[in-house]
Amino acid sequence: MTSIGIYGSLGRMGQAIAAAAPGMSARVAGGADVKDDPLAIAAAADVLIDFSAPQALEAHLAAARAARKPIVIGTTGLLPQHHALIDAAAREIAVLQTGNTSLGIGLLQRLVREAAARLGPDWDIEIVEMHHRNKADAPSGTALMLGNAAAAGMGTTLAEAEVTDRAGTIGPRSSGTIGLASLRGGSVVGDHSVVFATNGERIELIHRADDRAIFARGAVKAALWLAGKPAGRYTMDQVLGE
Ligand SMILES: NC(=O)c1ccc[n+]([C@@H]2O[C@H](COP(=O)([O-])OP(=O)(O)OC[C@H]3O[C@@H](n4cnc5c(N)ncnc54)[C@H](O)[C@@H]3O)[C@@H](O)[C@H]2O)c1
Ligand SMILES: O=C(O)C1=N[C@H](C(=O)O)CCC1
Repeated sequence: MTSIGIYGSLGRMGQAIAAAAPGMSARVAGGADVKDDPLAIAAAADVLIDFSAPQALEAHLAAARAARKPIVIGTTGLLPQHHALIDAAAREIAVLQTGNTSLGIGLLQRLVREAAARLGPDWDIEIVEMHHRNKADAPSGTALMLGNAAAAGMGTTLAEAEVTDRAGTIGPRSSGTIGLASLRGGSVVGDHSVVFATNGERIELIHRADDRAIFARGAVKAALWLAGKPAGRYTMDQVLGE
């Protein structure tokens, strides 16, 4: 049975992963949180799952590399320097990084890309996300993934599509941009809406997460899939495609 080591083990997602693993034929070897040595669990587990904080990523990747263990990264709020660290690690070990491990968001990404490609430039694209009051980062990792999917459908990249943070925005909208708006409140597990609007009509594609178990099961599925894979950077789409 594959054994899993959890970084961020005391957090909401760390606990959800520990609860989900036994039902998926995975054994939890243990976890590490902010006060623990990341190397100990890296040595003990077959595969690692990180749902902690961006500032912890460097140490967790270093431990995974030192122990030569694959790692699934679900932590969001990552900056370009974090992606550079992931790319460097992926030359030595298998790494899968994603802002959302749920099945539903995997499908929504495909639908958004297809809609953006078919609808064309007369349709404005706005992405709205809402999460619980304790979420540290904005926009959510998922909103950025959905923005990337829309931009890919438009034949461009998210950076080139000129992302506009709608918070506090007033005045007319520029065409060709993708708007991102973030709401925070209560215990909302994770809602994402992608709105395609043109003159006289609009389409809304919506995903609502009611339970962190959906992310936890996806993370364990990704970890089981990644265990034994050669060095490289893998995607959730590859996991869900099989
Ligand atoms: N990819 C997904 O599907 C998905 C789903 C939910 C949450 N997330 C992301 O996962 C992360 C964790 O979310 P959460 O709701 O569990 O947050 P949380 O705050 O409940 O848990 C984070 C845990 O990480 C620990 N931590 C912080 N710094 C650390 C360090 N240096 N070393 C080890 N542990 C450290 C904290 O002490 C805490 O226990 C966030 O970035 C969140 O956005 C991703
Ligand atoms: O609770 C969180 O934090 C979540 N983070 C991910 C994101 O940033 O998209 C996924 C949804 C829940």
